[in-house]
Amino acid sequence: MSEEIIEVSEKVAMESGGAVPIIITQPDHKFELDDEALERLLLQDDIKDRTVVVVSVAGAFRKGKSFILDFFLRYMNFKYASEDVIADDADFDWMGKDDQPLEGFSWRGGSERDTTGILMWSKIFLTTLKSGEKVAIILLDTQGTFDSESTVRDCATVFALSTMISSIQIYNLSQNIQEDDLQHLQLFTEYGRLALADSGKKPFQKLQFLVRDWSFPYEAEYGEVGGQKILDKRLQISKNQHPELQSIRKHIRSCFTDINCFLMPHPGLRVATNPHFDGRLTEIEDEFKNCLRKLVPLLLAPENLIVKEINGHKVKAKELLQYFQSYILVYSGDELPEPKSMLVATAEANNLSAVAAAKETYHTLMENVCGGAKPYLNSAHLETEHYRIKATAIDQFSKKRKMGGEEFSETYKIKLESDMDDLYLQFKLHNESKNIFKAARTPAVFFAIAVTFYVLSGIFGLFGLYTLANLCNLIMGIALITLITWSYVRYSGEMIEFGERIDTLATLLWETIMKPTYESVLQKSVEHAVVNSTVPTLARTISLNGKLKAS
Ligand SMILES: Nc1nc2c(ncn2[C@@H]2O[C@H](COP(=O)(O)OP(=O)(O)OP(=O)(O)O)[C@@H](O)[C@H]2O)c(=O)[nH]1
Ligand SMILES: [Mg+2]
Repeated sequence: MSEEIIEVSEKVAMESGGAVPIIITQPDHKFELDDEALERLLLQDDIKDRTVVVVSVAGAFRKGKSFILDFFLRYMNFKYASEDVIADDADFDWMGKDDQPLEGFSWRGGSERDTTGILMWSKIFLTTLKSGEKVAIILLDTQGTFDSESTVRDCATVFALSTMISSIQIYNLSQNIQEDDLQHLQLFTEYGRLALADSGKKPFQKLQFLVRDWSFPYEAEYGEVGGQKILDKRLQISKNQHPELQSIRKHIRSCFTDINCFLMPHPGLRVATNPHFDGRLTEIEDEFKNCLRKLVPLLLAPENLIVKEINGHKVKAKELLQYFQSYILVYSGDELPEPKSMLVATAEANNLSAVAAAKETYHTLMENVCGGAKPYLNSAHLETEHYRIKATAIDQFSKKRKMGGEEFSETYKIKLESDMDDLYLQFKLHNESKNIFKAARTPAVFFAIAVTFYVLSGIFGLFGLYTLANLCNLIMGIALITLITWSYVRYSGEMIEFGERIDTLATLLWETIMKPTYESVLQKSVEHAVVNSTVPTLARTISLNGKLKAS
C-alpha cells in the first residue's frame, strides 16, 4: 500500500475511530514503538495540550478484554460525542440497538490469541471536567498474557507498559481472584516499577480488578459491592499469614493509590460458545447487560475519570508521547533484569545457592591448608591441594538436589570451576608473599648493587680512575636511597604505587642481569671443579689400562 493510501485510511479511521497499533511485537520478541502513529494521534492541535485520562484493559489471553472494551467505546461514543456532557438520565440508551453487531477493537471467539502488542483507539474523546479542566480520554487494548507464543518477558513488558501509561488499569480475570493472579500482578508491576525512577510515592493510580463469569452471587453479589467484599478478603493481611503471602499483598497495595473490584456475571453460552455470535445485545444475558450498565459509567462517567499523573504531575497528551518513548527505550535495552518463569527462577536460585555453598567449602578447606596463619607451602604441593579440594567442592555441588536438571546446572558448574580457579590465584599469591626469600628480593637486590658498586669504586680509586669511581659511588648512592625509600613505603604504608614500581624494577634487574650473571658464574665454577676432579682420575685410568695390556 502506498503511503498516501495509508494516510487516507488512517484519516478515515481517526474520524470514525479505529484501533491503531502503537506497540508492535516483532518475531524476535522485541517491541517497537510506532512513533509516527502515536505522534499523529497525540499531537493533534486540539489534543496535545490537554491532560489525559488513559484507560487500559490487561490480563490473560482469551478472556473477553477486547469485547468489553467495545462496550466502553459505545459508551464513549454516546457520552462524549460532543464536549457538552449529556445528562445522566439519558445514559440508559448508550448500549445501542439490540441487533447491532459489536464493533471496535478486534475481538473473536476461538482458542488462539487475537490482540498483539498495545493498540490505541484512534478517536480520542474530549471533555471538560467539572473543575473546568479540559481532558482527552484514551482507550488502550493490550495483548493477553500467557499465550503460547509469548515469553514471560513479553507478557511482563506489555503489562508493565500499559500499567505505567494508564491512569486506570483494568485487570481482567476469569471466575475468581486467585493467588497466581496476584503473583503475576506482583511480578508485572515490579517490572514496571523497576523502569521508573523511585519517587517514594505509589507509582500507579487506579487498579480495577474485573472478575468475569463470577459464579457465586450467593457469596458476593455481582457488581461493585460484592467485588469489594471479595477484594478485601483476597488482599487481607493478617498476623498469622505466611510472610510470602503478606509480601505479595503489601506490594500490590504499595503500587496503586486506589484498588477496586467488580464482579461480572457470565454473559451466556451463546457469547461464550457460538462461533457465529457477532456481539448483538439480544444474545447476551440480561444480568450481564445490567452489570455492564453499572460498570462502564463507574469507570468512564465524567465524575469518575482519573487524570494521568506521573510523580504528582498531571500529564499532557504531548508529554505522554515522550513517556512512551522513554519507557520503550528502557525495555528494549538490557538494563533491566529478565523476568523468568517460576521454574527457571527457582532453578536459578537453587543452582546459585549450591554454587555459593560449594565455594564456601573450597574457601574453608583452602584456608586450612594455606590460610593467613599457615606457613609458606611449596607451590607444587599447593597446586595438588587445590585440585583435591576443587574436586571435593564440585562433588558437593553435583550431589546437592537442584531444580532444572543436569543441563541447566552445567553452566553453573562451569562458573563454579572458574570462580574456584580465581580464588586459587589469590591463595597462590598470598602463599608466595609468605616466602621470605621472595619478600626480601627487593632489599637484597639494591643492597647487592650498593655493595658491588662500593667495591668497584674502591678498585677504580686504587687505580686512579676517579671518574669511574665517582660514577660507581653515584650508582651506590642511588641504590641506597631506593632501598631507604622502599623501607619507608613498607613501614608507613604510604606511596604504595611507588613501592610497587621499586619492586618491579628489582624483579627486572634480578631476572635480566643478576640471575643470568649468577647462573653463568655458577655454571663456570662447576665446570671448572668437574674438570679439575676428572683429569687426574682419567690419567690414572689410562695408565692402569696400559699396564693391564702389557701384562
Ligand atoms: N465466558 C465469557 N466469554 C466472554 C466474555 N466476554 C466475551 N467473551 C467471549 O470470549 C471470546 C474472546 O473475546 P476477546 O474479547 O477477543 O478476548 P481477549 O481477551 O481480547 O483475547 P486476546 O486478544 O486473544 O487476548 C469471544 O468469543 C467472546 O464472545 C465473558 O464475560 N465470559
Ligand atoms: Mg483482545
